[in-house]
Amino acid sequence: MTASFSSRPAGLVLGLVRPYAGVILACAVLGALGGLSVAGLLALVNRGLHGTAADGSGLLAAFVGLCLLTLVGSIGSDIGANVVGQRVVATLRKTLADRILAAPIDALERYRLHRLIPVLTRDVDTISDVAFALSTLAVALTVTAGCLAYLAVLSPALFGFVVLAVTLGVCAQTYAQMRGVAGFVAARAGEDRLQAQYRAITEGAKELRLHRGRRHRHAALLRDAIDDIRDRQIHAIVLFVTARAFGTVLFFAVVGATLALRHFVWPEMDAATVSGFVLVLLYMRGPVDQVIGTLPVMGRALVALRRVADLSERFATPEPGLVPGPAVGGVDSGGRTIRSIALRGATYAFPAAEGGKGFVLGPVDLRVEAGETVFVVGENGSGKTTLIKLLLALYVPDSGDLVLDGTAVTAATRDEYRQLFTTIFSDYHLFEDLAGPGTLPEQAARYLERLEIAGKVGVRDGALTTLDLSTGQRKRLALLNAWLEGRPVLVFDEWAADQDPAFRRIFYAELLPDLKRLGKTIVVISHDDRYFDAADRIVRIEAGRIVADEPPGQHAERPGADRPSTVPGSPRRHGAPSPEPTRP
Ligand SMILES: Nc1ncnc2c1ncn2[C@@H]1O[C@H](COP(=O)(O)OP(=O)(O)OP(=O)(O)O)[C@@H](O)[C@H]1O
Repeated sequence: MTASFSSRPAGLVLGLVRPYAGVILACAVLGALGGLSVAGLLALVNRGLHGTAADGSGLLAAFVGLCLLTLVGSIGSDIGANVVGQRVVATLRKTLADRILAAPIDALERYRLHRLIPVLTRDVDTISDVAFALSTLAVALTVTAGCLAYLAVLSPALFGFVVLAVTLGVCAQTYAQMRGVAGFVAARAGEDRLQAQYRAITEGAKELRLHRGRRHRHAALLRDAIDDIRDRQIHAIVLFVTARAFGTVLFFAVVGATLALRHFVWPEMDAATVSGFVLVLLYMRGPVDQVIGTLPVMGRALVALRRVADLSERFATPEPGLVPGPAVGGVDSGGRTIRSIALRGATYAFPAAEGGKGFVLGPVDLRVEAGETVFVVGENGSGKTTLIKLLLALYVPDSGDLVLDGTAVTAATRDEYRQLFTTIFSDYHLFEDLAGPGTLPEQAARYLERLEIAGKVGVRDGALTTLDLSTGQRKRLALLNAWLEGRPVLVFDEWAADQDPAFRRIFYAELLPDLKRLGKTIVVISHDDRYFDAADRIVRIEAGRIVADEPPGQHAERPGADRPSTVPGSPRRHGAPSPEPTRP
């Protein structure tokens, strides 16, 4: 079950617990029952201490009855609160996952992975900790309330005195809570910095080995982040611990003051009232201590809730038209045919980074006919991938249209349109599970052999047997999807960049023509000018604009266009490889 909830922390909590209002009410009633039963037990103990033997059997029956009620009340409210807590956390996890799955790609790209993962793991776990603490808190609160009620019945005068002390304690706790939470907020911001540094030292491990200066700088940044978190956490905990100790001392101060008042102010007060008062006060210390003990957990949870609320707000607007839930029949577009896809006057702008200039693609007009092989070429950062993302409907044009078979792709048809493509991005994620039927068609098996990975990986139960392959081998494996998915349009973003010269040749000179013969429409981002003649058309992009769209022969004649170099080691515009060997 997923929920729609408000993005503010209070609204978030309310939205999450609303479906469980009935259970929560039942927990509260059971908790109150348990609390009052404990207060009743304490009263009985006090009566037993001061009563006569004649009270014996009645007292025993009441004692057993109250023990049973305490048991039922505590267990019931405890289990109920835990169940609600765990369900709420599960709902939160599912809702966040759904929002991420439905978020526009550019919104996800902007949020950044090093910020996203800690929210999904750490912050949600922190909230989950509260789910466990919540039941303890609920029982402790109700027992405290029951004890206070008994104190009020026992002696209104002394109860007034206790209320004064409780008010003082609550003020101290509130102050600690406010300052402590501020410390937790700062510590949590430090954790984002720490996460970024962890990514730097793991993903950049090789580079850091090779650059001592940078390694030392990152080690220092990492230590600074760790020390900062440590100091802020310690500062916050010192506040909480001090407030907690203050609360404990306050109890004994109230007990001492009660005894003094009885001695000097109310000498007529009977011994049973005073001993009952002291007994309950001393008993109350346990549950009150539990309540105070959960405050730091609550403080951390509040900070985590703000983060989760922020994440949920950023991804609150799902992409319209995404088919929700598990796959339904008819969405996959294997076997479908197209006539053409086109961008008409399309533009897309990235917002400018701090202190930098934004990038604008377009307006671009590009039409790809069914069965064509189109190469998109251009210098680094010229906008090739952005153009492809527009063509794949991953980015929505700020202006202009994406058109399939003469009809504009709209929000309602976008998800379906995307199912026409099999794409291998330069930062391709290889999923272990296979798309399609889960068995390799004969032709794909032949290419596994041809690409020399047949002996390294197999397919079992619809999944690849291993992903422990080199970068180039993983990319080759990704090619399998071209056959398995059977979709009409294939897009390769610098697929061949990780391949050795022989496989590059296989890709351009054998694979692409084979796929073309199968009727596939193919778009390839490429810097391999040696193989430009494998294309029907070369589209050149410069600074976000299409500056040429022509057959490879004409392209080679253009001044400034990439031309195959025949001299090994001679300067080439895109660092294309030296002449390549062919494999038998
Ligand atoms: N997520 C982003 N946020 C902001 N700007 C971006 C983002 N992604 C790309 N850009 C900018 O858009 C421009 C085009 O990027 P794009 O990835 O399309 O280039 P490219 O031609 O594919 O480059 P390369 O050959 O290096 O892969 C770049 O100059 C980059 O600064």
